[in-house]
Amino acid sequence: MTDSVFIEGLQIDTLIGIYDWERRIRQPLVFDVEMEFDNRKPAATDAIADTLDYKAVSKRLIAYVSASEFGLVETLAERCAELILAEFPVARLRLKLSKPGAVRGARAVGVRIERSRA
Ligand SMILES: Nc1nc2c(c(=O)[nH]1)N=C([C@H](O)[C@@H](O)CO)CN2
Repeated sequence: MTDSVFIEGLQIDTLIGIYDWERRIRQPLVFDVEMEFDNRKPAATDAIADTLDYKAVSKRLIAYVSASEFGLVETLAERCAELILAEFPVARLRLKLSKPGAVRGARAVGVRIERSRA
């Protein structure tokens, strides 16, 4: 990956988890996303229309994740990666999904994935 646009520490509350008690509550998840994007054009034009708009991507993730009800963080991470690749001009991305407080003694647990358009 060369140039990129990133979103770091995006916290979203949702229904996630495999245990019965987890199906009755909402828990915070934290997303770190790095998306490959050539930033030379927006740098030359200074126009938001030429960027990969990190606010637009964040809003889309918030809408999708808050309405989701998956069991595994793996499933949610995969769906989020698919969504970004399908809806934004991104050919390759890295996504880290953290579930803070899920394991006693650990600050966070979760998954990291790297995906590109087929
Ligand atoms: N690899 C994974 N391991 C576990 C997950 C998961 O989504 N992926 N989920 C759980 C439970 O939901 C846990 O977060 C509750 O504390 C356990 N292991």
